[in-house]
Amino acid sequence: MTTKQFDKIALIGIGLIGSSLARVIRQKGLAGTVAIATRSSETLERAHDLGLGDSYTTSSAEAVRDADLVIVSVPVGSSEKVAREISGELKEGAIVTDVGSTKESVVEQMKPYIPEHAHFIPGHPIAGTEHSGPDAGFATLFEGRWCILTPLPNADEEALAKLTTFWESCGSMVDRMDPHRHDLVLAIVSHLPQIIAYNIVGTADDLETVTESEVIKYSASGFRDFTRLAASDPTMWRDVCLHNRDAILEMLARFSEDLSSLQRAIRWGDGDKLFDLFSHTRHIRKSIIEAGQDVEAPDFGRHPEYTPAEKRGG
Ligand SMILES: NC(=O)C1=CN([C@@H]2O[C@H](COP(=O)(O)OP(=O)(O)OC[C@H]3O[C@@H](n4cnc5c(N)ncnc54)[C@H](O)[C@@H]3O)[C@@H](O)[C@H]2O)C=CC1
Ligand SMILES: O=C(O)C(=O)Cc1ccc(O)cc1
Repeated sequence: MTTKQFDKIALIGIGLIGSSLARVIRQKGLAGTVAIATRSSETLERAHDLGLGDSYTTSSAEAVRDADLVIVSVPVGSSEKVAREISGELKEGAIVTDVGSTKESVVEQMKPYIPEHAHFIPGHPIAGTEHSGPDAGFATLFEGRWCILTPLPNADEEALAKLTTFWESCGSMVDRMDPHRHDLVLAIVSHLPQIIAYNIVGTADDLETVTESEVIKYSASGFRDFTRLAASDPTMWRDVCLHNRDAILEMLARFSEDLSSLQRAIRWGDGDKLFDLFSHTRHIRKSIIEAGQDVEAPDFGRHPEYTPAEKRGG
């Protein structure tokens, strides 16, 4: 059971994440009214047809007027533009947050435009799928998933507590982290796997002897998992790569070194080395599962609202 937490919530961007928020806010009655703003009128019309909010506009400034909570859910490269647009319209005490996959860059882009009288608390729900747009969202997306808040020094504790309660009501577990640390951690656990997926699917496609039909016909679950990730939104991931550049390059360098070492072990028939590494990594997964962490990333098979790409014909 949950109750109203904010009189008015403004959602800027109504794609996978924004529309999932709209659905859970409505389902749990977390807001008096929900104002929706997005850039394109087609997306706005679709959000209207889906009944995701109470008011609809292509003007972010208009949507945030009188809002107690503003959630920016746009590709990270558009953060500054949105912050500029809403800057002059934020009411006294408004909480402004975001859901972007990178945090240092979002802070740099948005902080200068959020007035002193509002509370800026960046955030990142570690929950998503390969789909995008307002049709892709679902109310249970955040259930049992972490949401990382990266408050700035001297953040208002009351605002932080309110935002924490909000995410908990959406079903998430909330953690706090420094933006720099967030970007390093996410570079290895999220951004690198995504880049590897883009790369391996591209490599398979480039091989002349492996035609597309053979790739599909013989793809085992490992390759299929990569194709799922590689089907993700190109704008979103272009922006992640450009806006977490240093951490991603650092992790890619380490990854390449380790890959070279693995390559050498295979070349020289070093079975012991291979066996040791594979045993170690198997142990890591076992211990994560024993610690009660769901490492199926993300296992939406258990969500009745989620339709896998294969079934959608996607
Ligand atoms: N897709 C995923 O699995 C996850 C994404 N994120 C982050 O959430 C954010 C949103 O991602 P999705 O919802 O997946 O993307 P999406 O592509 O489904 O939706 C993005 C929305 O932003 C709108 N938009 C773009 N530029 C805008 C602007 N300048 N002003 C107003 N609206 C604008 C688009 O019209 C669209 O409605 C991104 O920053 C992404 O890094 C975070 C966790 C998971
Ligand atoms: O679809 C997947 O496997 C994801 O990992 C979703 C995802 C994408 C980006 C994020 O910042 C957080 C979660």
